[in-house]
Amino acid sequence: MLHAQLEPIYDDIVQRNRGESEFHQAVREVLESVGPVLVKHPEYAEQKVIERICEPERFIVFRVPWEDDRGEVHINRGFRVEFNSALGPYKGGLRFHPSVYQGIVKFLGFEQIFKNALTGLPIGGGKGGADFDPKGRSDREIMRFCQSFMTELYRHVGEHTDVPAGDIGVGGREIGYLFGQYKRITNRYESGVLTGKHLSLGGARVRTEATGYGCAYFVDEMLAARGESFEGKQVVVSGSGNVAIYSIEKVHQLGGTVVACSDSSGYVYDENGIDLDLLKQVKEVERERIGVYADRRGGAKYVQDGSVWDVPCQVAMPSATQNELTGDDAATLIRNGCTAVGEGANMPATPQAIRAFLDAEVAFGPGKAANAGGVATSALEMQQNASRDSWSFEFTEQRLEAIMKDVHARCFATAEEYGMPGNYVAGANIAGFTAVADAMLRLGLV
Ligand SMILES: NC(=O)C1=CN([C@@H]2O[C@H](COP(=O)(O)OP(=O)(O)OC[C@H]3O[C@@H](n4cnc5c(N)ncnc54)[C@H](OP(=O)(O)O)[C@@H]3O)[C@@H](O)[C@H]2O)C=CC1
Ligand SMILES: O=C(O)CCC(=O)C(=O)O
Repeated sequence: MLHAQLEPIYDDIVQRNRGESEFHQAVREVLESVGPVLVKHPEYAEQKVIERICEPERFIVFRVPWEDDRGEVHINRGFRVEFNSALGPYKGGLRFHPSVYQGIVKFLGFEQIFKNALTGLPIGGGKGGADFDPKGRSDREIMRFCQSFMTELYRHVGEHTDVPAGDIGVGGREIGYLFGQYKRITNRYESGVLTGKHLSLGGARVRTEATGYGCAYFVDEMLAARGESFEGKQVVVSGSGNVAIYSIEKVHQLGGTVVACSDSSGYVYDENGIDLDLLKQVKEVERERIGVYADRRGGAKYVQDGSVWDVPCQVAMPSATQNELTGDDAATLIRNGCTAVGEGANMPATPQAIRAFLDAEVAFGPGKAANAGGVATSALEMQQNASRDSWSFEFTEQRLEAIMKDVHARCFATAEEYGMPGNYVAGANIAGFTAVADAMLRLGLV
């Protein structure tokens, strides 16, 4: 439910951003949480902080022409939303996926504002991408696309301005090509302009693993708050990309067993636990479909139709894409004994699913808290770039773990403070919102 004061503001946002359903959804979730904050802090309403925070500082849309291996010309659309820079330079990933349009870019950029604030690090919120489909494209095609994309984007980014990174369809390979083109156009070796770089290009150890590891740490904290742990638990992770793979790795290290994971073609069920070396070979090296995992692993089953959420588990970690876990899926998970959910992806659970989890007192870690480890480690990469330093894996992972414990503690304490103990959605939204709102007020009318 929206606080009465927020109804007209939300209606106006829907009118001004027509057809952008994912953005409406992300805004509504935050506004539903911040009603009690407005009662405590009337200055936010007086200074129209909500209206300002929901309007991007800047939204860039551009043409991306490129040529495939046969010489055919293609035109894609590129985006970058520079949503909020109250706490630091805009920071957030780039997504290359055919579904990308401004509603998706804006929902992701909006979420990023509060996620980045929760890390306690000096980063504002931004996001970008293109409606480019990298599937089936050769390495040279990917390179040409990235070069064309950066030929426009370079005007808008910089280590003190806006620092993109990866997201769906953008990993270390793409970041390398984007950085190469930036360096070539500007004639500057400005490592801090992008994060998620290869180590040899000024990248940080643990950035590849950070989102998945961080999500597992966050779930571990939620379990610990209830006197439990991963030990002996069956876990289902959706997706089999960067976030999913490293969530699986850390869950296994923490004593859980991941029995299923997926991609957009189906899911695999492996009752002995996912073989991570094989999964990495299939997904990271060969860039193959998930069915290939089951072809090579005795005892594993590939299911093309159906939902990965039908697999019984005590912990679920949706790590693929937005709105992939519906109200019906949540009901199935709860019925099967699931007691904890950590969102590795951004907004993977629908509002109906979130409601069902909260009503059933499932420990539910929303993406802006649970998957904050990726962007936090990006901020650590920026620190290393600024000081021309390179930290060890062990030290960087310790920092990541400490940050995730701190994000958990902040969400937990804020939910208690506002009379909603155990509600991490409210805790994350309120703690993230107040940090950004206070900074905006201190900056004057911006
Ligand atoms: N990378 C990062 O550091 C961070 C990522 N995130 C979020 O985590 C999620 C996953 O990102 P990441 O792992 O980096 O991306 P990847 O591109 O590495 O992997 C994405 C995975 O999700 C699957 N997927 C994507 N779209 C769909 C879809 N429409 N239906 C079913 N499956 C789908 C992909 O399957 P297929 O290959 O078949 O498309 C793939 O297995 C996203 O929501 C992203 O925003 C959040 C924080 C940080
Ligand atoms: O590391 C980053 O800057 C981006 C991470 C990201 O896109 C996200 O948190 O969703």
